[in-house]
Amino acid sequence: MTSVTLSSLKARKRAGEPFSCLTAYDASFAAAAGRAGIDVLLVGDSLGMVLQGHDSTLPVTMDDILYHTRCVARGKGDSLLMVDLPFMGNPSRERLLDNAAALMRAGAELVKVEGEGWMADDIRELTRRGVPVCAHLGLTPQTVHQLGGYKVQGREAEAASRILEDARALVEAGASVILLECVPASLGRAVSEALEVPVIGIGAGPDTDGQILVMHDVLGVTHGRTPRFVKNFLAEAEDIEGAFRRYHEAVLAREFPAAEHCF
Ligand SMILES: Nc1nc(=O)c2c([nH]1)NC[C@@H]1CN(c3ccc(C(=O)N[C@@H](CCC(=O)O)C(=O)O)cc3)CN21
Ligand SMILES: CC(C)C(=O)C(=O)O
Ligand SMILES: [Mg+2]
Repeated sequence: MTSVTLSSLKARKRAGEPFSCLTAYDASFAAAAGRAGIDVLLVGDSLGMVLQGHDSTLPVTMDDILYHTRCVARGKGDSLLMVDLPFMGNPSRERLLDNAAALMRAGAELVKVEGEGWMADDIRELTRRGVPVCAHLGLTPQTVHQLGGYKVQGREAEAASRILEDARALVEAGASVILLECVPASLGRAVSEALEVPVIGIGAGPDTDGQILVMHDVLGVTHGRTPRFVKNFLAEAEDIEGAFRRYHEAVLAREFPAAEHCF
């Protein structure tokens, strides 16, 4: 396998071939995911929940994310490395640029930011300075208290067209990738069809260009409530690397997500 890049993901989209993404937080799991063929690794701020035991991603700091990014960067093979900007990582333009620079120096190849259309200027500035950006729309866990829980977004026609318009505007501003979390499958499809850049989905239906899951969910070690969109792939594999491979193959074959994982 050769290195996964933004251009290879874009080519996969044009060819109609889906790609797989998985979170990783350390070198050994990142290496196993790479051997299993996973295309994109995310150092997610979900680490605040699955590693640290918080009930949201808000307590996660830049130092936490940088530590895990360095760990993953040392172990990863050919996968593309995406990293979350943590909650309030962009309180001003200057601090956003400093934080993005720190993530890139730690090994990030793509920085993911949560928000809505208002992020356009930030994304334009990051892109201009050589930081590729993934814009995370739909259910944005960093705003869970505003949203009133981890709920499906974009169910009403108006909310759905707002998400589609935000995605268009952020791509116009320079976003290289869009990630949609917890939206109806019809919206996942509409956004993917409307954009030339790759769209990654989690709980966004079967028609996004890529799929992502939290590693712990793929291995069936989620604590607390299990979201509808997750599947335990270890249950049908012999070992952890095998579970990652099953997940990767199910995404490429468009067998995952099935109807029961979608909204
Ligand atoms: N282990 C884990 N997996 C994740 O996917 C994940 C995290 N942690 N932490 C950060 C966020 C939080 N996420 C979540 C958590 C819960 C739901 C959830 O329970 N959603 C309901 C939607 C109900 C509705 O509005 O209809 C569901 O039934 O899936 C969704 C996303 C996704 N992310
Ligand atoms: C669930 C994914 C998309 C994420 O942002 C994370 O793991 O933090
Ligand atoms: Mg996240």
